[in-house]
Amino acid sequence: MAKVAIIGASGNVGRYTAHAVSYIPHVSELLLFGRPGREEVLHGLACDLHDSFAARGSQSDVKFSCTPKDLEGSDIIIVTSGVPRKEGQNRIDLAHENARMISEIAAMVGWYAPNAILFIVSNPVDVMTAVALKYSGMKPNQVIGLGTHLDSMRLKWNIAKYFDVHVSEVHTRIIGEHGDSMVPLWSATTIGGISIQNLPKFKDLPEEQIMHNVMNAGSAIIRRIGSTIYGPGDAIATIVSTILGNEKRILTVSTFISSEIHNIGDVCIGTPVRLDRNGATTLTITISEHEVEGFRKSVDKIRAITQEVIERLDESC
Ligand SMILES: NC(=O)c1ccc[n+]([C@@H]2O[C@H](COP(=O)([O-])OP(=O)(O)OC[C@H]3O[C@@H](n4cnc5c(N)ncnc54)[C@H](O)[C@@H]3O)[C@@H](O)[C@H]2O)c1
Ligand SMILES: O=C(O)C[C@H](O)C(=O)O
Repeated sequence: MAKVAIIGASGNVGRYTAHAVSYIPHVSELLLFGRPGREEVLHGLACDLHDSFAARGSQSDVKFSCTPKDLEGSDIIIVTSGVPRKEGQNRIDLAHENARMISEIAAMVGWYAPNAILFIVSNPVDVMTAVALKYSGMKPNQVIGLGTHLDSMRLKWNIAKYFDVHVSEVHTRIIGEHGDSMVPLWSATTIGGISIQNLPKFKDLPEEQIMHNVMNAGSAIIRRIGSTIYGPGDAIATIVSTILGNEKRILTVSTFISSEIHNIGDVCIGTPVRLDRNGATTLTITISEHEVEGFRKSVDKIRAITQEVIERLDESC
């Protein structure tokens, strides 16, 4: 049985994530964590979740805390603290502001729960994953970010709609930045195990329109309701469940790569990894020439921003 902590639990994503994660059978203890001053809100959320457990007949326990020592013994720590983007903003615009917060949270986690898996959601998620890796002092397999997992699910759904098949028949993924330079892997997309290029409807597939929908899904939701909530929460819960269940599924999360994809690396970015109780193991893969070109650009962009953010953090320490 496992203890899962959510730092930033009082926010939109944090609170729905708590609910989604509470359905995972391996989770015996859920800790809602926040900064000092958030006790009342966290207490209220914990009481509400207790009622949810009662309604479901669940035996799980939910606690709340603003005291770092209470993170001890956590198996997974999910971080949803941070400023979300507003309409018209890019995720990268949040980098410097959120990096300070994530560096402090990562140092706290590295101290109190050095054996946990540290799972970053805060944006820009690839840069924040690198900040968390550096300031936690934890090993690369222990630090992951939501990466392009949610984007990959958005693409999968769009493809299933176009081909009119059950969503579970579609296997696809997007790698690279969780942002404008993301790269869809059409070369690794199959329906019912058949390469998408071998299906007659592929010739009319509106690839550009689909990728436009996927890339703008977050901003379209933010414009209408202020933030994305259920999509990220359920995507986070899938990853937590995969890790706690030691399932060894291949999901596309942000993790440190050195040179696994066509010798491109030295960055935290969305790539296919095998997830189990030890965290992430990056896969070495081959992709098409066109995809390599896009991935290289995405990596160069994220590496440059990461370096700038970490240099500024180091200067101010
Ligand atoms: N990677 C993804 O796919 C994805 C999806 C959704 C949201 N996000 C990101 O998650 C973050 C949270 O989004 P949200 O909609 O829940 O925002 P929110 O404003 O509803 O919640 C933010 C949370 O961060 C906490 N917080 C704010 N400032 C803090 C500080 N200085 N120290 C510690 N905690 C602080 C708040 O108390 C709150 O719990 C944002 O950065 C957003 O962009 C990422
Ligand atoms: O788009 C955002 O800013 C939130 C999140 O990254 C998302 O893709 O839903």
